[in-house]
Amino acid sequence: MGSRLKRGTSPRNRNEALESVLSKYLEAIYCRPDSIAYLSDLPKSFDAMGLSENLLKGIREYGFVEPFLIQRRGIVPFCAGENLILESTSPSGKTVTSCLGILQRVDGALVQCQALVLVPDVANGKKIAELIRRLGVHLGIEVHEFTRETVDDEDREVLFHVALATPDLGSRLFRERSISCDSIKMILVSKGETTIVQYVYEVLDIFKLFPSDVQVCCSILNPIRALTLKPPLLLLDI
Ligand SMILES: Nc1ncnc2c1ncn2[C@@H]1O[C@H](COP(=O)(O)OP(=O)(O)OP(=O)(O)O)[C@@H](O)[C@H]1O
Repeated sequence: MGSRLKRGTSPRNRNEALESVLSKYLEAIYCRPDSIAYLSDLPKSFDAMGLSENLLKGIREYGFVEPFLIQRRGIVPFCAGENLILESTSPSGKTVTSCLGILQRVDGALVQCQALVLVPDVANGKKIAELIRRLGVHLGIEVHEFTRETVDDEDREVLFHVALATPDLGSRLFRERSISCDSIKMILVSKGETTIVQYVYEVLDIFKLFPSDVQVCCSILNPIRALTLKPPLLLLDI
């Protein structure tokens, strides 16, 4: 793992430091560039993606008829455990891509936190939590948003498969063992907005708590793409 960034350095130096950390970190994650499918090979419908019947039912009830292009490109590799960076103009279906991937990969019978969704703010977390709940309505998958600075009894009692938190709060919850990392097999990084460098910094702190084979899906592409010297992850650029 690369060296840590120093807080308080100037933005230019911070960007350079971030570039060095990210390129080292991302190189440590496997890459399957050969799995990028050409447009003609892409599934044309949600039904052709190998998703479970109960998930397909949730997709239909939500009102989605056909997948957007980024979903045609991204959902199958996500379900195969690939690391993904989703890049596109907004809004184009990135969040739905990763939420469907999470819902397909989470094992509903194992009531432990299996997916972590990092969000830039509480409002974004609520939106994504609601999306996962609605799409996964027939899967019995529990979603919990951590929004408080300290975990209270309500948080301790609840059992969930998917956790959402801002990275700074998430980091503290893991270090305090309020959430266990043990069963988490995927991390979704929802895109940040204005505080992007700080957000990426905080996301990297979380990554360091996990083994390098945890699946990562990011939709915060601009900084990562610019900073990644070699694209080591499957890059979905629509
Ligand atoms: N296949 C689909 N069919 C119809 N509507 C869809 C489909 N996929 C996503 N949408 C809708 O399009 C909008 C954008 O989707 P989503 O939030 O996944 O995009 P995004 O690229 O993550 O957007 P942003 O970058 O603004 O967060 C949402 O209202 C979502 O419900």
